[in-house]
Amino acid sequence: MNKLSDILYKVSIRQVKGETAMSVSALEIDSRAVKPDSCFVAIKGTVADGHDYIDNAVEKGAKAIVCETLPDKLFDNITYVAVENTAVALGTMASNFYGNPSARLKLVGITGTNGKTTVATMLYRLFQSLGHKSGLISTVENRIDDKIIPSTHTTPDAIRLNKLLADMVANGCSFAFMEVSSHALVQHRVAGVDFAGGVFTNISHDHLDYHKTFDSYIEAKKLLFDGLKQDAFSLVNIDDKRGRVMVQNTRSSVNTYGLRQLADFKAKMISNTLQGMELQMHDQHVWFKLIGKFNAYNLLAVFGVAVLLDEDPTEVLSAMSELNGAPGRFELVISPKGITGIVDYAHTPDALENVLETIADLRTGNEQVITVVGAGGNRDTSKRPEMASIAARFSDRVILTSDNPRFEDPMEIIKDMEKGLGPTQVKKKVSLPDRKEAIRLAVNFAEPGDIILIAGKGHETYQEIEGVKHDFDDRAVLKDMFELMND
Ligand SMILES: CC(=O)N[C@H]1[C@@H](OP(=O)(O)OP(=O)(O)OC[C@H]2O[C@@H](n3ccc(=O)[nH]c3=O)[C@H](O)[C@@H]2O)O[C@H](CO)[C@@H](O)[C@@H]1O[C@H](C)C(=O)N[C@@H](C)C(=O)N[C@H](CCC(=O)O)C(=O)O
Ligand SMILES: Nc1ncnc2c1ncn2[C@@H]1O[C@H](COP(=O)(O)OP(=O)(O)OP(=O)(O)O)[C@@H](O)[C@H]1O
Ligand SMILES: N[C@H](CCC[C@H](N)C(=O)O)C(=O)O
Ligand SMILES: [Mg+2]
Repeated sequence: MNKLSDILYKVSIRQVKGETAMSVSALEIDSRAVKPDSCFVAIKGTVADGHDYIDNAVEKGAKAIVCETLPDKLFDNITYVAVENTAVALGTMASNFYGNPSARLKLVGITGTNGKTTVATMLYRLFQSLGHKSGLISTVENRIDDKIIPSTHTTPDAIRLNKLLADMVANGCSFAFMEVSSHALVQHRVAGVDFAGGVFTNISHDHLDYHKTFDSYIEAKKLLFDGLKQDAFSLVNIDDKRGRVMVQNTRSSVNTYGLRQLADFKAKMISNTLQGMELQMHDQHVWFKLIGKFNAYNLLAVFGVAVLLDEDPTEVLSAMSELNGAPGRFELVISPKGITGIVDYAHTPDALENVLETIADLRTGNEQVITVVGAGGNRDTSKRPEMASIAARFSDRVILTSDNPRFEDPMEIIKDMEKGLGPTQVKKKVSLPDRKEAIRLAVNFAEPGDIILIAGKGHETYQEIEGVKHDFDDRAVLKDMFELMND
């Protein structure tokens, strides 16, 4: 139980009706999940308005309501608190409710279109390996020390976020690394969070269905840096055109990283192969297990953060050379016969092009590149022909298949993809909606030395068809097919 007046500490309040000295059992933003004696915070969302559910929350036992406008009908035994912006207030309230956990460990937030999961995951693993108990909040999974907590969002809402951080503190974590999505920034999911540092990886066109314009997407990412305190650090990729913009209005101490421009943390690519890469970093030559130039940026970001958190640079580099990338991001599955399988989460045209360009850089030219790719159902349809066209441009053979069809007909999605193929490209394409069969076919096509890219689902361990999530893991299926082929 927590006293409502304590939870409201530092919240700018416009009006109160009722008693704030009472205790509440929990905070909740979804009326359907309200438990007796809790405090319901009404949030204006993208689909619904929480204010329409205040009475439902009261019926389910809420004792306190935080809202932007008081309802017409007020119940006597309920406390109503009006604030300017409930989403912002929720951040402060959740932080108070859980004992300001973000201030009790060193929390680093990572934003950017690509690389958030990779950088956050590597930082978590690095700090664990350096002997610091750490936490992770990411698209793939959340972690409290070694314990895995399934993730539903890249960045959870303020209540779930502060609860996770509080559990980290309770378990003795002194560091935490989290992805901060642009959705989360706009929706104030990280309002009131005390970051020790913020990282900007890069920005490219994505999520415009939500942010509408590229400028407002940039503004969303910038919010992370605008909100940093004076004693925090920011670390931005200076090779990205928007790197400087991100830190234009920040009070934090600004640091940069890059391969091309003059930067505080810089690296030089010595060799770049399908087995890993060698970089010159901090005047040392270091071998890393990660693949692709974009990962040189991710590695630099990880190194920069560790140094800014006062770790010893040489010790950091030695630990980093042992690290693998994040699950399902350019994850290799090598067949006994020497076929290279790559499973990657690329599910946008941009990401797919990125991954295929990386493969094109690393291949010798004598092998075939076979790409298996689909597009998610009930999502942006304009990416479908583009993804097929990119796959065909960079591959010798393309197998169009299903991703998560959700509530759409898989064959219709594939037909949308096929529209992106020119007459010569069509010749290297096979359409096969059953993803398992598509992977089997790719393996049958492949000769030793060839490269198979399975794109779109990365770390996902399910395939969602008509609302049902069936077990499915690209990495496991590929391994099985490789083994079958070896018999
Ligand atoms: C578009 C979007 O971001 N939606 C998020 C948003 O929901 P919303 O604004 O649509 O909520 P709403 O349905 O309009 O409802 C408004 C309020 O009324 C409440 N309500 C609603 C109905 C009811 O009966 N009772 C009730 O109290 C809701 O609980 C909510 O508080 O706020 C919710 C609570 O924080 C999120 O769970 C939800 O994420 C949805 C599920 C989602 O799919 N989000 C994705 C797009 C997302 O957030 N992605 C990013 C980035 C991913 C990436 O980088 O690829 C992420 O951080 O995961
Ligand atoms: N620094 C980078 N620059 C460009 N592409 C990258 C970078 N890091 C990873 N990628 C590629 O982009 C995709 C997404 O990588 P990752 O999951 O690390 O990013 P993310 O920002 O967490 O993405 P999401 O918003 O989908 O969770 C992967 O397919 C990976 O191959
Ligand atoms: N955050 C993204 C992930 C897409 C992953 C892809 N496998 C798909 O299902 O489309 C979304 O939900 O749109
Ligand atoms: Mg992510």
